[in-house]
Amino acid sequence: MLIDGHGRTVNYLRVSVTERCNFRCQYCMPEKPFSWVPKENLLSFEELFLFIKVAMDEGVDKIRITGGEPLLREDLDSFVKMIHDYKPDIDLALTTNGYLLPQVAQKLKDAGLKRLNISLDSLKPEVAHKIAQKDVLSQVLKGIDKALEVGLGIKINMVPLKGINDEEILDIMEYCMERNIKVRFIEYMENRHANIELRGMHGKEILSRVKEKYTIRALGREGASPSFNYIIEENGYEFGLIDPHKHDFCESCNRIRLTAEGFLIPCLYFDEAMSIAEHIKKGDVESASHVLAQVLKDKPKENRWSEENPNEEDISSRAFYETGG
Ligand SMILES: Nc1nc2c(ncn2[C@@H]2O[C@H](COP(=O)(O)OP(=O)(O)OP(=O)(O)O)[C@@H](O)[C@H]2O)c(=O)[nH]1
Ligand SMILES: C[S@@+](CC[C@H](N)C(=O)[O-])C[C@H]1O[C@@H](n2cnc3c(N)ncnc32)[C@H](O)[C@@H]1O
Ligand code: SF4
Ligand code: SF4
Repeated sequence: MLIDGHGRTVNYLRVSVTERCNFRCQYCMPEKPFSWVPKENLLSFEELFLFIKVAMDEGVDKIRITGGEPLLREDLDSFVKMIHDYKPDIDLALTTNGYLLPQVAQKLKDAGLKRLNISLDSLKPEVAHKIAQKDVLSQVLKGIDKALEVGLGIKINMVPLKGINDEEILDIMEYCMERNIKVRFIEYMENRHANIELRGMHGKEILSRVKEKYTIRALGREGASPSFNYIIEENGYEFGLIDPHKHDFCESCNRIRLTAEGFLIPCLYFDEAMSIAEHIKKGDVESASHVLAQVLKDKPKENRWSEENPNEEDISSRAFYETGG
């Protein structure tokens, strides 16, 4: 079992398979980074899997593939299959912007993927375009339909932004309600890579928008998930709120992150990371395990996103597209 320096059990590994993306979401990667990680520095699926096996043997039973945009990595289904075949019962999920799903959803399902979390910030083509800086909506909606058709479990993630998509909270919720999909509203997490003009909505403001039309009741957190769940009294629909500006979900943090370059990242907020790339490239899993032990020992207690108006020092310098969120 993997236990961190604060006594928390770590059973969730988020694996970012690429930092590249076909969108330029203003809250994540508004411009192409000055330089991409050169392709030769990326770990192959076989190399990533060497480490993943160690983690699974130590008790990791939930793996999420993410990015950048994970569907940009060629033959992703072969990677899904490696993980699935090693432990078919594992909670194996992927987070995507959905754009390439029409082409790959069936292959991913056949390879053993169970669940997808898809980002959907607007149902208006021009607003979706403004956020992603590309005309994406119709393709993303086709992707959601395809994923439903092939029988993958789906959740939708929306980041409400003041003056941009904040009027669409109920529309997105009702789109999900009609399809029996859970939506999670995510507080915008301030970071230095985002467009500095963005202002996120506080969890309370998001809930007020829902309360304009529905009566809601708090259900609580689902295990170690960052999502706090609510139920709509009128029809029993459940949705979630991811509110990192409160730090209570850090108390039960159960996750670490592995990047495509082989960095182990102990916390989404902080820059600290340790590389296992050299060890993994030599097939030295024992040394990689030592690095993992060190990362767990040093895992921070909580993030520093502030509940008040963010000061300079409350803004994370870690890029979401590198860590995979
Ligand atoms: N602050 C913080 N945010 C997180 C963490 N993990 C995920 N998130 C954010 O929560 C949002 C949703 O993450 P997902 O990739 O859908 O994964 P998840 O919430 O773990 O998914 P489930 O397994 O379906 O609960 C993203 O915006 C993430 O950045 C975390 O450890 N800390
Ligand atoms: C970094 S993306 C990677 C996977 C995929 N490209 C996608 O967009 O779903 C993972 C999640 O992080 C969220 N995210 C990115 N930047 C964020 C920010 N600054 N604040 C809150 N959530 C953010 C996205 O909305 C997405 O749900
Ligand atoms: S949130 Fe996802 S889709 Fe948007 S730029 Fe970041 S990695 Fe790409
Ligand atoms: S912000 Fe850091 S400590 Fe908190 S839940 Fe996320 S990874 Fe864990």
